[in-house]
Amino acid sequence: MPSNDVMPGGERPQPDWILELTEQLPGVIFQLHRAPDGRMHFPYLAGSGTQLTGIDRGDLAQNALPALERLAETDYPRLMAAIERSARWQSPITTKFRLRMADDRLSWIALRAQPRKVDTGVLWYGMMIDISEQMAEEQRLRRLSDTDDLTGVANRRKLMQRLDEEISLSNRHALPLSLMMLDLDHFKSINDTWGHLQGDQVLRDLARLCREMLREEDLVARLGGEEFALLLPLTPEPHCRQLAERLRERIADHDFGIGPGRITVSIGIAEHRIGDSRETLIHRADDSLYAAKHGGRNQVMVGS
Ligand SMILES: Nc1nc2c(ncn2[C@@H]2O[C@H](COP(=O)(O)OP(=O)(O)OP(=O)(O)O)[C@@H](O)[C@H]2O)c(=O)[nH]1
Repeated sequence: MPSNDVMPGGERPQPDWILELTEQLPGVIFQLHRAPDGRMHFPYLAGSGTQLTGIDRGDLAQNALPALERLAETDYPRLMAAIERSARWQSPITTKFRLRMADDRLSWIALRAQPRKVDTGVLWYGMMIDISEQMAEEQRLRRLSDTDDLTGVANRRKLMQRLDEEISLSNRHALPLSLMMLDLDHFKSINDTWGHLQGDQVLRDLARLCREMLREEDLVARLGGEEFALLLPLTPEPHCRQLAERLRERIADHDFGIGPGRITVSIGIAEHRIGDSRETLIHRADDSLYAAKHGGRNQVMVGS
């Protein structure tokens, strides 16, 4: 085995030199073959990444199934569809998926492959690389950009994004969707009396109380200042109103560190009407909130 890191200029690489090179690559290079009956196998696999799955290369040279069975459940149909598209249109595959490794952890793998029609079916030439660290970092940044610094709940940006998604679902499938706007009453006097730091703590506690009372699929967002929005998918207005009443009472009874009964909220509710825009829904919930404030605060109002 040659010990040189690079081939001396002009010299033709020897097969065992290439073998060592490919085995040292921090990933996997491969050929994937698919027969007309759909059966797949890896005629060629190399790179240090091949050891991470713990699957014998000899087995994969016969049948790709042991590797495909390691795919995360939701990624399997997606990868199969990408392979199908690539075979049909002779276009490259560029995708990523999660694969269970020998130590049972799921790794994110990026895959690039170029198909070629051969007499026996389709043959892809490709490479795979572990991108778990990049994915974790991406997720961390996304979470940061979606989160309100002070309270840890979603921020306005995230709310707008979820509103678009939920409104689109509601329009398409006629599903109920409700929006609550919640605003602390006389918060200025809380800050003035107890100080801004205590005011911040009230906002954090309030966000926690809201989260505790909602389901996993609901969204709590801070819109800024002392105003919050609660988005409730699959919830018709009467249910939303009951929930809002319970939330209002819980907040009024809670001791935010300044004695119970000191903090109250006003809540405005609107249920999405099929065809309404995001702005219309927000506007209607805001109008209800305005009515709750002007009706004397510490109350829930529902939009017409
Ligand atoms: N502690 C704290 N206070 C904030 C924050 N953001 C906004 N506020 C304060 O919230 C108060 C909002 O005052 P207003 O808009 O007059 O409303 P309010 O006093 O709650 O009165 P109503 O809403 O009409 O019941 C202001 O004193 C702001 O300084 C924050 O992040 N932390």
